[in-house]
Amino acid sequence: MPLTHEEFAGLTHLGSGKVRELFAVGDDAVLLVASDRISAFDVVLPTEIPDKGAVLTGLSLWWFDQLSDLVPSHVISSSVDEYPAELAPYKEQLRGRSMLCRRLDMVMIECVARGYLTGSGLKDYRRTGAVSGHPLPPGLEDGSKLPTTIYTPSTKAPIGEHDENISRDDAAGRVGKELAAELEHLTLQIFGRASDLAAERGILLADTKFEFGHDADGVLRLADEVLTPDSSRFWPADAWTPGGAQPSYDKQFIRNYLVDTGWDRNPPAPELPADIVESTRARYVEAYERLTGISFQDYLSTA
Ligand SMILES: Nc1ncnc(-c2cnn(Cc3cccc(F)c3)c2)c1Cl
Repeated sequence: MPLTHEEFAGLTHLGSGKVRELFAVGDDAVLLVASDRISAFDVVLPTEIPDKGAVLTGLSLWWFDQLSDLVPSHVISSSVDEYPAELAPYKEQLRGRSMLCRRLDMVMIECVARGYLTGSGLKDYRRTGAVSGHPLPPGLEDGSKLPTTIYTPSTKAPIGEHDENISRDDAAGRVGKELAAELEHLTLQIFGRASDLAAERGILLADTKFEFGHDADGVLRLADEVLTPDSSRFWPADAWTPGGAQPSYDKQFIRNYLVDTGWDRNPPAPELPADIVESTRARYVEAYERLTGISFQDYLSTA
């Protein structure tokens, strides 16, 4: 498997996500780079979606700004012309798809908020009638709206593995009661605002995952990517039908195509035809423009 960050060979690589790269910049900053890679059914596909990395970076930046009255973010800059000189050779490869961020002492808890029942939460519910210790009413189905948003922290699993849901008490045991309570409060507050805003624009935010960290002054900051279709489940509101898997706002064309090919779900996944690539790119651009009210071309021209 070729390294997915060869194009940034001179930079200090800290880590890779399925579709993202993390580099160190000096001692006090990191660079998050979002690729155009896309995964489906937990497999990274061989075909890229042009502009996906820029759309997801633009979305994170917009949400950080929208949420800045609730919590400070880790972002220093996203304008490549302001980046440190060592990044200059990579300027065009970074434009629009990268964020220079404060290097934080990351809290080792994935802060997950769920407004709808699906995924691992649905599995928990079917097994126990509850999700991460939150009792729920009987009769809920895949895609049901939850009576109230629930906070379901999890541990950060190594890449390629699924995070493990933990109880709120377990989270408190790991990071301390006070910080655990602050993470829960912030997660629910941010999710509430984001899901209301998205719903007004026809997108249901079913669930999302936040990461936080402390900066050198001990300030807790919202980190990583936020409220993107990769860190969250985005569903088109007009297609919402509890009782089965909901269509993904951004990945449904790809899922349907891959199912139609009869692919056995083992890597490598089939290449995507041009029409699926273009319709998926269009969905990403549409999600960006609907949520932010900013034209994607305008975002690119100011990156
Ligand atoms: N501001 C920060 N300071 C220190 N560490 C991180 C940090 C650690 N892990 N991750 C998630 C991740 C892993 C791989 C590639 C990615 F692009 C992102 C982000 C951050 Cl965001």
